[in-house]
Amino acid sequence: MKEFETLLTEQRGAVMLITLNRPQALNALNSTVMRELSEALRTCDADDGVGSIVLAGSEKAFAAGADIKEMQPVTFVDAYLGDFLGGWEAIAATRKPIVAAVSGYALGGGCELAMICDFIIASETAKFGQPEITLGIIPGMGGSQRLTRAVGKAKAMDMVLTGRMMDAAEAERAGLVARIVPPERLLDEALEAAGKIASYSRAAVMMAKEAVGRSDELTLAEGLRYERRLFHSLFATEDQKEGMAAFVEKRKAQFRNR
Ligand SMILES: CC(C)=CC(=O)SCCNC(=O)CCNC(=O)[C@H](O)C(C)(C)COP(=O)(O)OP(=O)(O)OC[C@H]1O[C@@H](n2cnc3c(N)ncnc32)[C@H](O)[C@@H]1OP(=O)(O)O
Repeated sequence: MKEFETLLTEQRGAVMLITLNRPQALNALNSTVMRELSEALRTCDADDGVGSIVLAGSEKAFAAGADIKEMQPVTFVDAYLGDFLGGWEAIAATRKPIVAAVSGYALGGGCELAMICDFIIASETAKFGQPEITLGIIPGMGGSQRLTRAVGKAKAMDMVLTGRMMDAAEAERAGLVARIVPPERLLDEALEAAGKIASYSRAAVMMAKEAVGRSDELTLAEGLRYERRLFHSLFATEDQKEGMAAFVEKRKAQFRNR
């Protein structure tokens, strides 16, 4: 992976660890972060040696939101013609699973970026919020939609309209966060989860991500049909034969991503 200005990347086995690295601005998400993260994730998708991704920030901030200093001079015409923040949807199109490791602030675009990931492992110190209303705007990277799907309308309205933060415990109870761990365990826990994902059949993992992801968009009947078609197709893989043979033979499966 090439060197980036705003990201650190490090491959750990089949897991790519991507760390947001703008400590002076609490990892505020500017256009360079968006461009570089998009490139890094595209590279991961194209690399057979990468099975999953961990996205982390710093101890104090996963990301404190879109970069307010960059946004301040933007006009409506700039925003509309340039599809301002539209690039984050390309990041959501990443096909390999992404685990967000969230410590400290995940606010505005930071919360939205964590929700673009497939699931969130949070440190006990994590704080989630959509404070855009305090700046005279609303969420623009998916917060009104993904947060509502994750925590329900009541809590999403509360957070989006008042700008209040949720701590890690509330976020876990509400369904925003998959697991909470002590701060010193955060990275190891996220890397272990991502390592386990990367050890499974690549096709099964990517189809699992795709199927769960579609549940936001499809009716139940459409989603069930979609899942069944993907499920059927996995019986064409060598990995399905290997996975089931290994179970019957009481040994560990050796998936070859075939
Ligand atoms: C996606 C869309 C559509 C919108 C958004 O995301 S809008 C942004 C939403 N986020 C926020 O409103 C949070 C803004 N930040 C804060 O409220 C505070 O920084 C804090 C509560 C997260 C932390 O406060 P603390 O006192 O501990 O730290 P600061 O001195 O305030 O920050 C340190 C340093 O980082 C700069 N910073 C922080 N957040 C941003 C940001 N979102 N954009 C640009 N810069 C940010 C902050 O200005 C300061 O730098 P300077 O000392 O150079 O001013």
